[in-house]
Amino acid sequence: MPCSLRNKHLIPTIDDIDKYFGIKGSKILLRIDINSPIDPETKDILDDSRIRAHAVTVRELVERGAAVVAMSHQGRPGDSDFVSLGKHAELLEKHTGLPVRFIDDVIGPAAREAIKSLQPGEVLLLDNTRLVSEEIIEATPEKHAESIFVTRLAPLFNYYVNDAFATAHRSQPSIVGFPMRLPSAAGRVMERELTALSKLYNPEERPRVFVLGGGKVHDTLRILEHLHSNGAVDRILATGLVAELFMVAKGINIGEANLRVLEAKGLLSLLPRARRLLLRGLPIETPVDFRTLVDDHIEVETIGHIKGVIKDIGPQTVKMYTEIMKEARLIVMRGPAGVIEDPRFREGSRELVRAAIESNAYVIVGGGHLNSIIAELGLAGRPNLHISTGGGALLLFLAGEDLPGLTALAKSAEKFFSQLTG
Ligand SMILES: Nc1ncnc2c1ncn2[C@@H]1O[C@H](COP(=O)(O)OP(=O)(O)O)[C@@H](O)[C@H]1O
Ligand SMILES: O=C(OP(=O)(O)O)[C@H](O)COP(=O)(O)O
Repeated sequence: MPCSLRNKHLIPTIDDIDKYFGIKGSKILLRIDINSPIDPETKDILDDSRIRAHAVTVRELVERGAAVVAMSHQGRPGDSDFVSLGKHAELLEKHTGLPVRFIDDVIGPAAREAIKSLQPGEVLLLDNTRLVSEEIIEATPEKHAESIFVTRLAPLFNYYVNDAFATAHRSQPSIVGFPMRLPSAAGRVMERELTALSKLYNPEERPRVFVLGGGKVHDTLRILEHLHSNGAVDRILATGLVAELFMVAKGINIGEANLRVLEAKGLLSLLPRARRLLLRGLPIETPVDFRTLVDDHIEVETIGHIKGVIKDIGPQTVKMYTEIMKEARLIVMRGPAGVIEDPRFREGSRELVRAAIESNAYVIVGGGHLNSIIAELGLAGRPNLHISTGGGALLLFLAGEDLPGLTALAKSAEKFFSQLTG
């Protein structure tokens, strides 16, 4: 069954490729997103959850008789996490239980020879796609279909499968170029994401409550602008640094120490945008109390009396947010409520995650930090919970934005899957 993209476009799945063209004996180019946190000193992979997730798709394609060539980016050129994928290959081998050959090349003669000689049942991982300079350029699918990256590799394959939901918001050759040249489909991780997220477009799934915290305040503000102007959210429960910014924008005194934190992070310049959103009626709740650090002592301080440095939300806020979540049909969470790297400040995030999962709502959680809380609480298998591999892509999708990677798959379907699209 193809997955439906906002009831408008159909995106073929692996089953469709198998049914209409046949996978056995084919060669498949598989775009995954195994971009992982990397230790800046040792260059070790700190979290392999994305590798584990994509291993399922790799194994299934191999079991269906394909030769699988996987590719992914890792970091951005110039950053400390921009590394080669040798260690990723070892982990992919561990999680698939299959031998995975790695080649430190992407589109050169060595990579092309390795691809040509790959046999059905075998797996090859190419090196970091962002070693190819074209891969950091944002352009249309038609333009990227003419890139050297795509024109060199596409003729070596029968199909392209995109499993990289977490990169679907980038219009780069490895995401949007190949679908213009090859019959293409969504992989299992992508399919799972789209199926879960399509629930959001069910008009009955309201009220929708977004619990947004963490430290990526620039990103979150942009997402809030989309969410609000598209009418995609009924209530926002702010935590983390996002909450602190909106409290200042509302004129609430958060104390000198916390203003300094916002200033040091360059967040005070976002105040006019936050105020504009408030003026336009953004339905956002902010905390009423916090766990703070005052001279190395943990205190619970209520607003109007904050002297310490804010580290987590307080118990009254947890209570208030829990009551609101009880009314929700859909809850989306991203970013922790506090500085959860310190175990003394995990309580707020733990309580909110627990309350969301125990509510009557369907819960979608994105971003690494809250996922670590879910793992710690042993809640990962709950039937009303979807743990997304995406961060920015997830929130932009939920904000109603078209993601280039998905649009390219839908366009490809029109070109190559007339059986599905009519
Ligand atoms: N009140 C706060 N003050 C400072 N940092 C905070 C606060 N609340 C959360 N954070 C920080 O936010 C970071 C995680 O945010 P983010 O990267 O946006 O989440 P995710 O990785 O889940 O997408 C953590 O490092 C955490 O310490
Ligand atoms: O980790 C990713 O994004 P995320 O941090 O928003 O989840 C994706 O791999 C995209 O990476 P990019 O933001 O360098 O294009």
